[in-house]
Amino acid sequence: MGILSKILEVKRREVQEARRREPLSRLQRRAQEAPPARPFVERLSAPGPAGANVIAEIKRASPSKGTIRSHLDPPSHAWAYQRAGAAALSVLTDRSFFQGSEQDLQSARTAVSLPVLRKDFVIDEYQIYEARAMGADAVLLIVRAVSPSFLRDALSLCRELGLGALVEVHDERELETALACDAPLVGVNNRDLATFRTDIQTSIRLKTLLPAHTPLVAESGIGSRQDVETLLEAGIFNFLVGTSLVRAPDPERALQSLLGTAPTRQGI
Ligand SMILES: O=P(O)(O)OC[C@@H](O)[C@@H](O)c1c[nH]c2ccccc12
Repeated sequence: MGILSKILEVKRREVQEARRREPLSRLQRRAQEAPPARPFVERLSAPGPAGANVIAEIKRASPSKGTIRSHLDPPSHAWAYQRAGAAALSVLTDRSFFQGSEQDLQSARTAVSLPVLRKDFVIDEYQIYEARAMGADAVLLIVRAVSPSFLRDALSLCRELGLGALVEVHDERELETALACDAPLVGVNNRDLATFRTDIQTSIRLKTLLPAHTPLVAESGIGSRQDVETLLEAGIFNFLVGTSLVRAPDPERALQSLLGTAPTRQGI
């Protein structure tokens, strides 16, 4: 069994348990009372001042890398990312495979004014209300994890709740589905979930098939200014970066170098 199907099986159980703990009607009430969502998709529709928008991720561990950084403090990372000029944050909330949590998202969001993407495996509308209730401004929807009809319904629920959505694809067929469902923002995951290999050419290849008005986010495997420049040359200006920023001894500086805004040492 592939890693994604394993994750989805666990996720289905977790959602059932969550529903038992808090019925949908109560969760919906909490979602309504949440602070208003910060604009996410809008923020990524044109390049920011540095010419590139980075969605900077907070991720403790992953199935492909194991522990990425022990003793990660989400508010300090969020703050460093904001200081360096991040366009948005992405926070893993999956506990079983990524060691994330709802608290990670909340504490990171409270520390900054950036919009925050809830990074999880959404397979049920319950999780979309959950996202809004915990204060998320957008959710990730992975085409491979759901049916086209669920994707369509999930996108309309997001619109209703004022939540942004990042629709993730990995190949041409999934991209076709995302576009047929009117995805407002398409993420191309450069990581092949079967082999865990990343190749930024995946984003470049799929970019040519995207209508000009739909912004693309290149996801995964972006570790250097050179990667960013290669993608910029292909007309891609949104980047979702996790591992290389989380692992950096100085995340602020690491993000500045990706953005090409790191202060240069002078007079030496
Ligand atoms: O750590 P990286 O290689 O910079 O990748 C970040 C992000 O793209 C990755 O965390 C990711 C992309 N899609 C996902 C779906 C679920 C969990 C995680 C992900």
